[in-house]
Amino acid sequence: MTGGPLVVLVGPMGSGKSTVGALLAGRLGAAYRDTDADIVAAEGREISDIFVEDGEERFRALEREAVRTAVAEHEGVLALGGGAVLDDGTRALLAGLPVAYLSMDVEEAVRRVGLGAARPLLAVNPRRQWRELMEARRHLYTEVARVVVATDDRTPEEVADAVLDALDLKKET
Ligand SMILES: Nc1ncnc2c1ncn2[C@@H]1O[C@H](COP(=O)(O)OP(=O)(O)O)[C@@H](O)[C@H]1O
Ligand SMILES: O=C(O)C1=C[C@@H](OP(=O)(O)O)[C@@H](O)[C@H](O)C1
Ligand SMILES: [Mg+2]
Repeated sequence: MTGGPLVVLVGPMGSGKSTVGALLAGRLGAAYRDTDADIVAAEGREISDIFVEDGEERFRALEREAVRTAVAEHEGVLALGGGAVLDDGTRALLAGLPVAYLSMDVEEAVRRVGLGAARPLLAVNPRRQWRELMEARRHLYTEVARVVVATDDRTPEEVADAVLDALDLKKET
């Protein structure tokens, strides 16, 4: 049993969980961990290949076990994948943890990820697809979060500072 993660980041793809997570770890002098990277390492294949070969349901089960392991043994900053909150079991694992929801509006999402071929979820009609995705997920991000930090018009450094302030965590000087 450990003290658990210092910060857990949730939020939609492109909200900056991985970028801000690494910065936060630097500020806190703590280790950074990303469950997507844990899954890729354990499976020896890319996330997109797991989706295509085994389907989303299987990916969410792998993700749940990755979150279970990470929250049990990681004492630093933990970033989750954008869809992790869709799974009931994963949400249950987050109860009581210092979870920060990185939010952004639709225009910011389209600017950051909407035009990238690497995000097929948003490839056809980015604005409409983003709104649909957020309608299904927004309440789940809010449900698991202790604090919500808006990332629109903020640099990753500013977002990291806002997370530290919101969770009342001390910065390394
Ligand atoms: N606050 C920000 N302002 C502008 N661009 C950002 C910000 N945070 C992240 N990005 C950019 O958005 C993209 C997705 O960031 P990433 O950290 O991978 O998000 P996530 O892990 O939430 O999907 C990257 O190109 C990153 O450089
Ligand atoms: O939103 C989603 O369903 C997903 C987000 C991705 O993580 P990021 O949010 O870090 O891009 C990754 O876990 C997978 O492609 C599914
Ligand atoms: Mg990420």
